[in-house]
Amino acid sequence: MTTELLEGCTGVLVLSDGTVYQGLGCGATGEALGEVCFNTAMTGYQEILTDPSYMEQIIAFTFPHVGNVGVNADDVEQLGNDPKRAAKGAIFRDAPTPPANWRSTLSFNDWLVSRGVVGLSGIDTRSLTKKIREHGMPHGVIAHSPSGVFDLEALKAKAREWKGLGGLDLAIDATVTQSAAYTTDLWQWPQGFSDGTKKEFKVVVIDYGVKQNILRALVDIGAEVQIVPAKTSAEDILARKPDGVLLSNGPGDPAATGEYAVPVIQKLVKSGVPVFGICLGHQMLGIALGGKTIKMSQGHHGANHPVKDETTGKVEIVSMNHGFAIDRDSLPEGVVETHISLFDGSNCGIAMTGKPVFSVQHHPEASPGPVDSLYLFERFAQNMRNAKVSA
Ligand SMILES: NC(=O)CC[C@H](N)C(=O)O
Repeated sequence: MTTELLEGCTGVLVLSDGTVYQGLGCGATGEALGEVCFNTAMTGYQEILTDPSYMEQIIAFTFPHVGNVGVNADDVEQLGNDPKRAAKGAIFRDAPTPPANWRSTLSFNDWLVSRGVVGLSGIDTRSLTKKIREHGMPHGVIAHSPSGVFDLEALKAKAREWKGLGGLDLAIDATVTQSAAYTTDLWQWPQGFSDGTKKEFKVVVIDYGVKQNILRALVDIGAEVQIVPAKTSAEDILARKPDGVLLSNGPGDPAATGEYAVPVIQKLVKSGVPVFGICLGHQMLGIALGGKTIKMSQGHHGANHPVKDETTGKVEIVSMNHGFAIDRDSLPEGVVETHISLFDGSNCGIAMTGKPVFSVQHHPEASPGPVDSLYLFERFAQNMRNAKVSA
């Protein structure tokens, strides 16, 4: 062990290439190891940090002032609020600011401490972002030590030795262990959350690490929602007589998750039940239909990404969080590309011709971000209505 005292520094980010950023620790003390990505959203830090899709990742926020609206019980995206099933660490330009908002019940920094999330502030997040854009998402460790004593060599070794997200199935750790009903509708001014009242469809959600706003958006279109664990069989799902099945978002490598998810999805597609996939669910639907996924270099993480719906020609501004993508060239006949990213041309949506089966890479449920893509839940509702009529 070769520890050293770094003057005026209580937090560091150490990357696998040996780069060291010195700053000030915030949130919990200790270490966090993971893939470092940047997120360009200007609001919604609590939703971002509680999105299970960020498991094993450290998020660098490009927006410099984070913490202004504190935290509250409503803006938690994960089911169950287990800190281990969400982002591992967070990096900020400025130290988390004190809360000034009527919805706040706790300061952002105290919340990070209570969840054991290690934070780092006071580093040049622009240079880190540029580095990620040029070289891809590195493996890194944040260490927060109020004494200012760090073992940089040991931290470099940890970052270098970590195997990364490729080939890692994390949905299995993020999923619920038992089926459950979900009844909460979308948040509305001024009453906040309330239970849904319309009951037009039965929707089974296969949970790979679902965000609650997906469930709420389903309740809002009139769905009675049943959440089932990731390894639930197609027979069990179909025995519930669903009008539609939603494949959720989630963490990790879709190819690794696909091993158990793909045969289930293939049977569901064959049964004719309408299917809607979001993010990890989109990637796994792609694999189930014969396509392949690739690891992206910098990925997409933000709430301001332009995506074009090729079926209508309209552009929507969307919420994004992914580091893998469907390789469009691998899509077989009978599967069309419906959406593309206007940032880098990558695939953002697919559909089967002549079947009520489609999926998108972005997050139509927003939370955080714009609600331009909520229409996709209506598209799913319409598919379920049509299937009911022809049944
Ligand atoms: N939000 C998600 O579902 C992310 C999917 C997958 N883990 C990825 O990073 O691409």
